[in-house]
Amino acid sequence: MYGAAVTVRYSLLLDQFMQIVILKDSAAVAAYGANIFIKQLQKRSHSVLGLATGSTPVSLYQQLIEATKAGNISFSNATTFNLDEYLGLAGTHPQSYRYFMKQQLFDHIDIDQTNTHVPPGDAANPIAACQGYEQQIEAAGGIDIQLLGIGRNGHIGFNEPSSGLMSRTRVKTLTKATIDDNARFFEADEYQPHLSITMGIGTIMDAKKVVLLATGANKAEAIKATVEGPLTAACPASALQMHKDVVLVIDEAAAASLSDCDFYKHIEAENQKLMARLGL
Ligand SMILES: N[C@@H]1[C@@H](O)[C@H](O)[C@@H](COP(=O)(O)O)O[C@@H]1O
Repeated sequence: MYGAAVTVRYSLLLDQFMQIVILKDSAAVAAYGANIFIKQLQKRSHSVLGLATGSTPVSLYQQLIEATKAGNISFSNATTFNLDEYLGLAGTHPQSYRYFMKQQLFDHIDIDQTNTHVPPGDAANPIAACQGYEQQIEAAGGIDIQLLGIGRNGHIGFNEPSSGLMSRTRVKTLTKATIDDNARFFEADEYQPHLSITMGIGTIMDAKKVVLLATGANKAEAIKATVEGPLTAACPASALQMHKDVVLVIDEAAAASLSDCDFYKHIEAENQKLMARLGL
């Protein structure tokens, strides 16, 4: 159906489409995503990596740990910035995202933990802390690759629907849907914060490359809105349609609501052929 058209073959590299990679399952998604980060660190050991929490990136982190232990990559020169943190939780709190990152990645790799940054949930002045976080990112030279998950309502980081599409790091109120989704990480009688500090959508858009992972049927509507919906603050991830270098790595279940899956798969297959031919 798409066979002959040279314009289609070169479409991705020339027109900088949102790259959509649809894979069989969550294991394939994690492996594909991990490979992007492994290549980045091999190319540039001083990379500045934007990291994410949630359940989706956990197996990607596992693969980065394995690659470090195998000596294939090193984080010794790397710097990291996490997307977000619960406001009111210190980094030592077991439900904080700093704690999560230590458990899932930082404590198992050769990174200098003074080069890992997570917004300070216990800051005495959160507004000043948000400005400080932006300044730290800038001082590090900006983020080379930003990893993202996505919420069921299309949020990225903690940029909930109605977030400004140009927003910077700031305090955000969480929606009931996000509080309910994340309740699974908290004990029944445990305090669950309703506020966060999150990089803004503008902050995320400044990353040189963005890699968004999504798996499972409960992400299908958010992925449809991200890819095929209008550019709207009602789906914060739709802002990625404006990014110059973004790849969505999703499994079949998360892709299930897309109306043009075959076309996206075709573009990706052609893109892979082109990259192989160019030795990229
Ligand atoms: N702030 C995080 C997001 O960064 C993450 O993308 C989302 C989805 O999490 P999961 O991957 O567990 O579905 O959860 C939280 O709200």
